[in-house]
Amino acid sequence: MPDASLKLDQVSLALGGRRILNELTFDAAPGLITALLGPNGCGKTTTIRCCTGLLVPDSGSISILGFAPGSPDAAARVGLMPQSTGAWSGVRPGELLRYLASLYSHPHDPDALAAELGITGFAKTPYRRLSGGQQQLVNLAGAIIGRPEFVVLDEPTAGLDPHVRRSTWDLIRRLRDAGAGVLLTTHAMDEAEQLADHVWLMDAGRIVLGGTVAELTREASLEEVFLAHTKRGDA
Ligand SMILES: Nc1ncnc2c1ncn2[C@@H]1O[C@H](COP(=O)(O)OP(=O)(O)OP(=O)(O)O)[C@@H](O)[C@H]1O
Repeated sequence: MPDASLKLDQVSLALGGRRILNELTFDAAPGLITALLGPNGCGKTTTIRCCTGLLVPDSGSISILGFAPGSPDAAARVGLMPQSTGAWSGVRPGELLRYLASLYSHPHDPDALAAELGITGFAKTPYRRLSGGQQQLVNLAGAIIGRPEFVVLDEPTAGLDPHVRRSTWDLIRRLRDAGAGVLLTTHAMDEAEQLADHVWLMDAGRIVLGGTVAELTREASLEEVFLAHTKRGDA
């Protein structure tokens, strides 16, 4: 396996007096799609926030493309698709993508990317008036417009119809095939099976299992493996 693009070592973090990440250790390689799976509330989004510098762990270390999360060197090379982005409410997707493109040295052409992702038809509609799925596509475009070397996608296809979901899968595979590392979270086991080169299963802030889909599903489906190794988020 190539050297890791993303490395978390013994990362712990408490929020609101509760330990959310508990000596979390895993990695993700360039040119591979890595899926982080786990029950609601197990800490996936918190992990992503730590990997992109939005939260700082209490202990442990994280390196992304050899840089500290959130540092200027990392920010220029890492794309993030968050679950929701309230901050963009009045902005029109076309303007947003042109603005984001202006922040990078070799961005995708905003109009071409909008056309590829099926955004052109609503490029002039304020973000807050878009449907949930349309907002997802704009979030995805924002994550990749700067041609990132590593992309972090938090539930990239949640709420997307099967057509758009399939084309999003194709896009994610193309990012991988172009050499980018991809870390994504999903609750859709079929998505992890279809897309992921490597799966990490997380429960209560720590990794409980990892491997390729083939390795994890030798004796049971991925969903059965998930159910056997994790507890309900509210349990
Ligand atoms: N700012 C915060 N203060 C206190 N607790 C928080 C904060 N942010 C998140 N949490 C808690 O941390 C836990 C993990 O949340 P997180 O969003 O990382 O879970 P998740 O695995 O992404 O869940 P889901 O699959 O439902 O999106 C939850 O119990 C959540 O309530």
